[in-house]
Amino acid sequence: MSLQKIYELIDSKKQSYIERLHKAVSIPSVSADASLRPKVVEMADFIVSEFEKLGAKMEKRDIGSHVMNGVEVPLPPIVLGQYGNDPAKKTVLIYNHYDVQPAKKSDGWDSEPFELVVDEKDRMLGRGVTDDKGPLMGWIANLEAYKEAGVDFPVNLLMCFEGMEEYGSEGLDDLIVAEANRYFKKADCVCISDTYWLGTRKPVLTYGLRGVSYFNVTVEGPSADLHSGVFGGTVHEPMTDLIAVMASLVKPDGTILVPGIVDEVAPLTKDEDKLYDNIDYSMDDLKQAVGGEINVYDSPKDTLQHRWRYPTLSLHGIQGAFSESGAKTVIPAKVTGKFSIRTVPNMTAEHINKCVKEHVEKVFASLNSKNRVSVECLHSGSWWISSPFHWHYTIGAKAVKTVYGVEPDLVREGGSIPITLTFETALNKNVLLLSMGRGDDGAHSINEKLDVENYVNGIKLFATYVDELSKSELK
Ligand SMILES: NCC(=O)N[C@@H](Cc1c[nH]cn1)C(=O)O
Ligand SMILES: [Zn+2]
Ligand SMILES: [Zn+2]
Repeated sequence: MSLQKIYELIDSKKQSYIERLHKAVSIPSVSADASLRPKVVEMADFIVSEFEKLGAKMEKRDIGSHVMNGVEVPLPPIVLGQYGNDPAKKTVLIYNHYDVQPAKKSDGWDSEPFELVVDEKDRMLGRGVTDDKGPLMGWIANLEAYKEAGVDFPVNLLMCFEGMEEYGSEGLDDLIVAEANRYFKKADCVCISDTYWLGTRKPVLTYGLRGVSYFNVTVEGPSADLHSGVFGGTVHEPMTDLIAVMASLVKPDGTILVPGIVDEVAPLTKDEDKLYDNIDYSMDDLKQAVGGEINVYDSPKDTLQHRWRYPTLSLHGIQGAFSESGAKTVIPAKVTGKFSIRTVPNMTAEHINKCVKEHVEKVFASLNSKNRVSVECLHSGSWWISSPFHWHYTIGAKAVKTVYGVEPDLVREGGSIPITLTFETALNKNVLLLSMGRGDDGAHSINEKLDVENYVNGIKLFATYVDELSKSELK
């Protein structure tokens, strides 16, 4: 009965939840841009103030500074919070991130990325709406809904929100390990809402993530950019060398060419292969999500296995290269190629680093170039896999069934939330990944969106999840 009352309240407050998300989106908390670091801190303050209005005890933990493009920059704080401390209640630790990926209207957005708009299809558009400000605002709305409905919040809540997830979660590992037996001691389980449905129709519970190792390869030679008419063909050009190195990493069909990378990949067993037979996913879902028929594999099974359980290598960009419109005839003096490898069981960061370094140096040596090359791993986060048969997943599935009327699909995700494994190992507690958005939300892309329907149902899902958790025997 009380859940029904909360659902009705959530429906009636929809507009105010959109307005709160609007405020959050308008703060460009881009962790990868040092000049926007004050905005990331402003976003932390916004979260603290919203939770404090509801009576939560919040604090900001300073975790020092880091060096970005040669400059020392303060890291944004980790926001910790506590809502309720009743020994008779279960305690869940929730994690979200309040930083976002970079976005510019000129990237191809139809609207200003840092101004939320609701379109004619009732979709909210703006950077971070689905990754991860919508889910974070969803937790605020959940607390508020219980309070306004006059229903006692059924569990104690511990909170951990970071502002560096999109840049490798710098500084968070150490804090989690240090606080595992202090601030986080009472947590019975961990819930992370930073994943998406596989498609657009069916909710999911996610029990696996890939890891990520991100690399910079820099080639430099001349002391300054050169005129290609004067020096072209008479000097070794950094860009030509870099393109040769980048082209040696991966084939157009996605095959990784770095020797040794796949050596540690766990073999696919027959039982694991069977798990892919009944997943509700079609080639049309892929086509819709990417906006074109550009599939490498012809079956959903191969597509999902290469998204979830095989490593992939993606090329992201070249810093220092000419990239404006027009026709500048320049030979860039120093260029940095960026690529990342998504990792899977049982790959290790040490082995990947070694393979990449050896390969890049060997390829570069074969070019007989007089330029210089260097390879750097910017960050690496581990893959994570859990059991979808744990009691925590059972209550998650019950909550999904109550809100959506269907059993969730049990899925893995190709993306990474590096801190998931740290929570699991440091706290020795189960982690559930509870998704709010859909597979076509376009996280990290242009026109990132979150359907209003998913936002509202996501808030109901969080409300139902804490209710289920309060009734659980934790086994
Ligand atoms: N929603 C999770 C997510 O987007 N994670 C990022 C993490 C990351 C790692 N390096 C940069 N970002 C991802 O790309 O998977
Ligand atoms: Zn992201
Ligand atoms: Zn995210």
